[in-house]
Amino acid sequence: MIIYGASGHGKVIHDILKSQGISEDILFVDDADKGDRFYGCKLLKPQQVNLSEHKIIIGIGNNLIRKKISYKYPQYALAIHASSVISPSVEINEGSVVMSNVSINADTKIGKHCILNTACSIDHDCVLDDFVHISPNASLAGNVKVGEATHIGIGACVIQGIKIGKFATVGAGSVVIKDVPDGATVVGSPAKIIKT
Ligand SMILES: CC(=O)SCCNC(=O)CCNC(=O)[C@H](O)C(C)(C)COP(=O)(O)OP(=O)(O)OC[C@H]1O[C@@H](n2cnc3c(N)ncnc32)[C@H](O)[C@@H]1OP(=O)(O)O
Repeated sequence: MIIYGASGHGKVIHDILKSQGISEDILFVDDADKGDRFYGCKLLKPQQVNLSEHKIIIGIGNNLIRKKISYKYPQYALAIHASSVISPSVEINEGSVVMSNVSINADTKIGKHCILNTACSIDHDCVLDDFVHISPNASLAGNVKVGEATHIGIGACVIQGIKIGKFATVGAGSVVIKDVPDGATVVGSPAKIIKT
């Protein structure tokens, strides 16, 4: 198993994989020169290992960089912390990471390479497109749609039925009560657009 990205996020993914009880060795890969060990594991450059032969999780928090790397390799694993509570009707696609104490309720769909960070709550019938990041303690009520590579900030709340576009950002602690257009940054309570 390979974690692509010798980063803080990569360390958390390492711990999640261990919580799943995986016995195989975990190897870190990073493009930057960061030595040959990371978080107690071997650290290599991408060209030093045949990445096509391994299952990978991309340990990079930036949604656009994660997207760019995801097209390079054929197979990705899932990392789902043992403490998360996930309805059996939930769909989670390859490369996604579900951290500790996350709840995901009925009929929600999670795209590829999403990050559901520590203790976030995703309620019923939500749809998260690929490369979305829901930060720690953020909450989505029922029937919320989140577009590709959007970032929901730490502790933000989104009320039921809201549509958030792609490549958007919801600021930390914001309360979203209206739809958010593609590419917009919204902050505050109620959340208002500060950038498009
Ligand atoms: C495990 C992990 O670490 S996961 C990572 C979790 N991290 C996050 O959730 C970070 C989320 N990021 C934010 O909230 C950021 O503040 C952003 C992306 C919304 C805005 O960042 P920037 O584009 O750099 O905006 P900037 O800091 O210049 O602020 C612009 C204005 O918005 C205000 N603002 C920024 N963020 C917020 C916020 N969350 N709530 C309310 N107001 C805010 C600023 O005070 C500023 O107001 P002013 O013009 O009146 O002074």
